[in-house]
Amino acid sequence: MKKNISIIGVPMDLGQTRRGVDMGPSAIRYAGIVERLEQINLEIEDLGDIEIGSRERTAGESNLKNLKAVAEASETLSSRVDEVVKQGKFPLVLGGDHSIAIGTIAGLAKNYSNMGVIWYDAHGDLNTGETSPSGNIHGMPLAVSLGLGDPALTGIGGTGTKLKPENIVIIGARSLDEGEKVLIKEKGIKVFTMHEIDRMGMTAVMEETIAYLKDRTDGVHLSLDLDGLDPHDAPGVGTPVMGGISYRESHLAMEMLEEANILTSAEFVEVNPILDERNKTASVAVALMGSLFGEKLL
Ligand SMILES: NC(=[NH2+])NCCC[C@H](N)C(=O)O
Ligand SMILES: [Mn+2]
Ligand SMILES: [Mn+2]
Repeated sequence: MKKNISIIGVPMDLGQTRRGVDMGPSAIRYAGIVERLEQINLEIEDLGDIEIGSRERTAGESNLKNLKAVAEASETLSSRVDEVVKQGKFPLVLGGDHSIAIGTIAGLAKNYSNMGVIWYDAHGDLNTGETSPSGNIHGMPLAVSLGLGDPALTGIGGTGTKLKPENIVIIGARSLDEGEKVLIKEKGIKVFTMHEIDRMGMTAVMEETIAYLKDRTDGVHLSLDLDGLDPHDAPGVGTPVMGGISYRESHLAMEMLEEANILTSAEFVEVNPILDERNKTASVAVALMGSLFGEKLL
């Protein structure tokens, strides 16, 4: 893992309809992310937040909410991430709702032709305009990265698919829409649902994930949606689903990723301080990032 980290804040809330997730980057900074990572002997710079357009008051031509503003911000983020990677630094993107992964992955794809992605999430985020029950773009980023969905989104960072389905591992899934299930089967996407996590334990899940991605990819991105965790541990999220991954299992997962030294970028998304309890979810995010970057108790 590269030890030069650049933080990019993305105060985006347009990929869904609940307010407050645009304050996620502030909440994570307030919970002490920079200070925490400075303790672990890392070079860390905070590039601040990228600019996000305003909520679209009239519905556009498609059923995708705030499509234009999301597309514009994604393009900006894609360039910013690309610059950071080209400087030899590790991009750490703070959301914001999960629609920001469209821009993050598009920027990474300019540098990795065979990128792996670990999608740590209660959801698949594999909807398109046709299958989405909500029209919320935060339920679509993984499909977009596979080249599926509205061209205004799939064309971000240039045309062409950004990700191969066989290079994706979803961990923590427990809420999938019908169209997402079809896509997972059709594309052969590797998924560890909560069933497998319960059955195998997080240790085996991470061992398999790491072994699977290690040889086949030229870089691995972690896209961690805080709703992958159980709402008891991470209450400040817009689309909580019961029966999630625990705080402890998540720590273990982060430590195993750090040991394996396979990550080349990461993003932490869906922290919504308005829905949170005393900034608990932002603090959980910071603690997990500590483990991910090598924090040790002794
Ligand atoms: N990033 C998220 N929290 N996504 C939740 C998506 C929920 C649902 N599958 C939808 O498409 O609307
Ligand atoms: Mn989710
Ligand atoms: Mn998500």
